[in-house]
Amino acid sequence: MKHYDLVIIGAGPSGYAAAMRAIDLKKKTLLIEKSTLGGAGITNGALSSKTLWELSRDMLAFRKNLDRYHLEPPKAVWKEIQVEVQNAVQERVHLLDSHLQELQNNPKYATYIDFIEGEASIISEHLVEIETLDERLAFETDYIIIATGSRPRFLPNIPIDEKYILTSDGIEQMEDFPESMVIVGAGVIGCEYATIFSGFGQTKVYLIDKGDSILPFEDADVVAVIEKNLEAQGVHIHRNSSLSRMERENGKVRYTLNFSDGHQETFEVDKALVSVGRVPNYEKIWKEAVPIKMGKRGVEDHDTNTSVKNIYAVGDITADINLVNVGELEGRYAVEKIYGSPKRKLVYENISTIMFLNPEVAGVGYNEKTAQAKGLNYKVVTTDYSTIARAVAKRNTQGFIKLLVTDDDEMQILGMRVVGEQASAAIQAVALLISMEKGIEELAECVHPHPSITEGIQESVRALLGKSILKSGLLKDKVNCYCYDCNKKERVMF
Ligand SMILES: Cc1cc2nc3c(=O)[nH]c(=O)nc-3n(C[C@H](O)[C@H](O)[C@H](O)COP(=O)(O)OP(=O)(O)OC[C@H]3O[C@@H](n4cnc5c(N)ncnc54)[C@H](O)[C@@H]3O)c2cc1C
Ligand SMILES: NC(=O)c1ccc[n+]([C@@H]2O[C@H](COP(=O)([O-])OP(=O)(O)OC[C@H]3O[C@@H](n4cnc5c(N)ncnc54)[C@H](O)[C@@H]3O)[C@@H](O)[C@H]2O)c1
Repeated sequence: MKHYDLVIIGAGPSGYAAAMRAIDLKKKTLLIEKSTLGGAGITNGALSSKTLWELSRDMLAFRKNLDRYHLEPPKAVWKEIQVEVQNAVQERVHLLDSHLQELQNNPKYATYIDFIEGEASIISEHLVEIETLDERLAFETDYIIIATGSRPRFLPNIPIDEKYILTSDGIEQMEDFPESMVIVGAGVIGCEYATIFSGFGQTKVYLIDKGDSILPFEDADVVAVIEKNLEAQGVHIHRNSSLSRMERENGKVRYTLNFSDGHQETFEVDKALVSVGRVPNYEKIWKEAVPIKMGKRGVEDHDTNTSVKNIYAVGDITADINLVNVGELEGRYAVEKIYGSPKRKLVYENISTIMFLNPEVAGVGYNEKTAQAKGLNYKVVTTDYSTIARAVAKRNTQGFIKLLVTDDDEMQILGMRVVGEQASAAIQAVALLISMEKGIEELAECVHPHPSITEGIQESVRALLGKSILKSGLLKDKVNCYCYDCNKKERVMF
């Protein structure tokens, strides 16, 4: 029986990254994928939804520009949008596919990588079986990395058929823009699709929110901007509502909501999207004899180690953050851990994220909610986009920068949120400083290009240090600094 150093199950972002790191270390590696290379990082996930978001954003901007010149906007055609999304997906899958083939044909790498299309399962600690289209294969291995990802969570009694009642796995296969759509779950996926469909301007979107605000993990000031824009685009948010029934009836979707004030109402729409979180793909991956422990939200791992010594788990299958960059980080880390000791610890504090909303929201580290939950005292500066020359030039000053630092002389950076145009471009310098456990002096003194959004970050830092150009608290809601005392639960402006 053929023997490998390492078998990796799943070629999404985490599995693929792990395989590439194993090649660097000259380990004989087998990568197995049962469906499409790139997993949810490409198909029905990150890349496809971001392509939709970009197209929707272009359409929104186009409509606004035409409006400026009193011209009638054209209608977006779903089939054309769909083709563009498929092109993006195929380009990316093709890139990975060609890359794998090149590796397998190149004498420098060929010894170290094999790729098999098929469904893998772990029979015992050192034995993996694969069912391909026409045969069943078995391989021995020293180590295994499970990178089988996640899938949409279903709700009991909601009959998802991926035609009328959809998840993110079915939404891109729709035949046309629906005239109306309800989205169940106002988290990241729900809010991104609400932004996308309201941006195209052909779908009346309803968003079901269990609580009194969407994106329940974000600070209220961030949420306020996003909610305002969604509503301005015609999105109706059903606040404090719980879904009691949803069913398909005469080609429509009928749903009934119970509101927290006691009343109940029934609505009818063309389509529904259920986006209430994801569940790990763990069923059938290992046999009962393999004692891998599962937690409520995924494989219980300790820095990528599972409860079985030679088996590791990375990416969405584990119970932490579900993101492409986190999956890749864990995949690479697991390989380095198996074959030595990684140079850096696996830390999640400096993970940067972007939520593709209107406007985009970039984040890294703590926000006020998470800092308060941790019992931290902190200082905050908020700087409005209207103080940033680049935003003024763009004629879009909606948004702000919010930076949190420790409430001591060092002012170590705890986290940042940027809501507004080019937010994503502004976040990385701060992510680096967090990972280096640095204070804010470095940012204050580094010269930023002009006009740029990052100048706003520099001014924010300078405000905390008491040396900004626009002084804190003088212009209402422009630049404000405050301390938060977790014991007293109070803010003090400075
Ligand atoms: C709509 C949507 C939008 C998203 N947007 C973003 C975003 O903007 N930014 C971001 O960072 N993240 C985003 N994410 C999250 C991101 O896609 C995931 O966190 C990431 O893809 C997880 O990578 P993974 O490799 O762990 O799992 P996956 O990408 O799920 O890949 C797992 C792979 O394993 C394969 N597999 C499963 N079982 C087996 C088996 N038995 N044998 C062989 N192969 C198997 C699957 O076919 C799949 O290809 C988004 C997700 C969704 C659904
Ligand atoms: N831009 C990005 O980085 C990006 C984009 C999309 C997805 N993702 C990843 O994918 C993951 C999954 O996204 P998601 O939006 O499905 O999950 P989520 O955890 O972000 O949001 C789920 C939402 O559904 C709500 N909910 C749960 N049960 C409900 C019910 N019965 N009725 C109504 N609402 C209910 C929750 O309160 C929550 O707001 C995210 O955690 C994220 O890591 C990231």
